[in-house]
Amino acid sequence: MDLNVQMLGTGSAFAKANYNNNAMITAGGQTLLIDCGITAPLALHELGRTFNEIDAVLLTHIHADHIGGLEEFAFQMKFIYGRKPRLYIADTLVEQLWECSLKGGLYQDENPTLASYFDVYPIAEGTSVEVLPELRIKLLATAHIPNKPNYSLIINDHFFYSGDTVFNQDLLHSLVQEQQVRLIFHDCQLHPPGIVHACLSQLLTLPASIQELTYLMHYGDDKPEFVGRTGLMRFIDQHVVYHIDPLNFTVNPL
Ligand SMILES: O=c1ccn([C@@H]2O[C@@H]3COP(=O)(O)O[C@H]3[C@H]2O)c(=O)[nH]1
Ligand SMILES: [Zn+2]
Ligand SMILES: [Zn+2]
Repeated sequence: MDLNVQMLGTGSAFAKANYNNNAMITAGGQTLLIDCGITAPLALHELGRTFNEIDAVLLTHIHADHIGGLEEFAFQMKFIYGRKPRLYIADTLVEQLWECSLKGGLYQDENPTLASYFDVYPIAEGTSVEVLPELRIKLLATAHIPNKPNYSLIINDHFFYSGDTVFNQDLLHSLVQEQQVRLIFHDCQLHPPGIVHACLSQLLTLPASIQELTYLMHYGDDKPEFVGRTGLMRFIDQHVVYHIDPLNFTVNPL
């Protein structure tokens, strides 16, 4: 099974050198966006792609760098392309996404709801859902901001993709040692303290056996100064297409 990952952006929420940390995954001939932040429409455009090529979007949590591009996505799909993409979202986030974020822009005549723009698939935490052919994703609740639901992802059983999350050493150990995770994409704040994100100094305390599986994303603009200072962990670069080997989950630029 071919699984390719191309980050639309790898920047932190306020980064200006890189776009918002959103991923585009292709598998089984279809394309999924993981999160669709403010900069997603421009990033897609710069890659020569359109929203019409996106079959589905999955959200980790409600912050603008992860959902701020959804209004344009919804409007383009309805009024330009005339079809509904699939929206995979934790059941705990459905109402909040519509009532607190999207309704202001998307509400108009005919009393639209979230389902007027997307085929909505609410997901319960811990349930594995086939979001694309040959691509299963399980949501894992992870801590980001107190009282704010937030989810990290386990993709095809072996690939952990963090939603924004604080450092959780026990979780990372358990994923690798007990749950067969072989690849980790983790958000990384370059400077301490890591109050709502994992910061680099915390991630550097991980043993070599976990660091070598770990790629860093959601980083600040001074990332170039940190190249070579991340132990065995490597940075993921935006816009590069990475092929994920289906057997050993190694990552290679195409
Ligand atoms: O309690 C809070 C809430 C928010 N923030 C900042 O706002 C940003 C929102 O997007 P993000 O989750 O990628 O990163 C967050 C932080 O940079 C914070 O530092 N502390
Ligand atoms: Zn973020
Ligand atoms: Zn966030």
